[in-house]
Amino acid sequence: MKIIHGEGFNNRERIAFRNIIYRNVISDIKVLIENYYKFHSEPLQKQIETTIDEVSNLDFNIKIDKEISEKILTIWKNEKIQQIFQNYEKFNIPESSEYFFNKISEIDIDNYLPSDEDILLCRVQTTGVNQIKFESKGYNFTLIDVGGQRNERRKWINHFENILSVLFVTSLSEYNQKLYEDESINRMHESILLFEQISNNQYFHKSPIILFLNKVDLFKRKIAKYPLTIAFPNYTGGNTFEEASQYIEKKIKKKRKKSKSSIYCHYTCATNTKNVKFVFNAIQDIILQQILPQMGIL
Ligand SMILES: Nc1nc2c(ncn2[C@@H]2O[C@H](COP(=O)(O)OP(=O)(O)OP(=O)(O)O)[C@@H](O)[C@H]2O)c(=O)[nH]1
Ligand SMILES: [Mg+2]
Repeated sequence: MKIIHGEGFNNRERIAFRNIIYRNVISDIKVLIENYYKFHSEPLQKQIETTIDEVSNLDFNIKIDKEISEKILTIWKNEKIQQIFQNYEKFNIPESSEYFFNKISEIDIDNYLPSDEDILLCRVQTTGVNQIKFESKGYNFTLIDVGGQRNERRKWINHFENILSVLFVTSLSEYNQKLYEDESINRMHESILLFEQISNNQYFHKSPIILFLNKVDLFKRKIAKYPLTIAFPNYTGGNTFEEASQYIEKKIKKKRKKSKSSIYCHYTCATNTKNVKFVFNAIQDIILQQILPQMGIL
């Protein structure tokens, strides 16, 4: 929202993101190492054992300089670590880690300032509730962003009153992933259940819901490799983007009981600013031309 409706990020904010990116990279390389040793008792490679020890002991809050980046890169390029990364879904390793490892030689320079793309791809879990106010087409909007993880959801209820529309963002590409909070639960099953609860909640009886099926880019790549039956054993359609995404869309939408207000669905790639701009314009049009008049507000 800051990129498409605000004044963008200033240098102070970019520096704050730089520290988050350092932390992300250090955490991701440690998770890769830990997962390697969970499944293998033999050393990764004798010559790099010292490097592994050093990286494993790195503090999360340090700056990544040339010396550290070279160590991280040696481990990242290791064939066995690459094999662990190929199964990143299994180990809850964020997909964006690859992007940062591959550009680590830009991150380790003294005056590195994250680009908009870096900021969009870095990971900051939402805790609490963030309100984002912006003005568009002559109207003032307030967007309330809540955290999706289980322990965050009890905070949502305080913000259910006076909501014009619910924006429900879910990932298409999570069908072969397990919850971070509970590794026995498929993420997509959890999201569908959550959609059922939210969309039928008494507070949103009359609220239209805008459903974002996000991470289209990752889903397109993934569906060619992993069949949708991983999440839905009864699925008999093809493993193409069109068929599989339509199936997921229908499966989610039908959870909202009939006679409730509409569901508007958008396929998105949240890291693509152009796509987000386009979708947000479409949503504002829906809100202004359909939702407000239906509610008797315009
Ligand atoms: N490739 C790709 N990555 C995405 C997309 N949308 C989000 N991400 C990445 O997914 C990660 C998590 O994104 P967030 O926006 O923090 O997710 P969230 O749903 O707000 O998570 P919580 O705050 O915990 O509820 C980040 O690293 C993002 O860059 C997308 O469409 N494509
Ligand atoms: Mg968030």
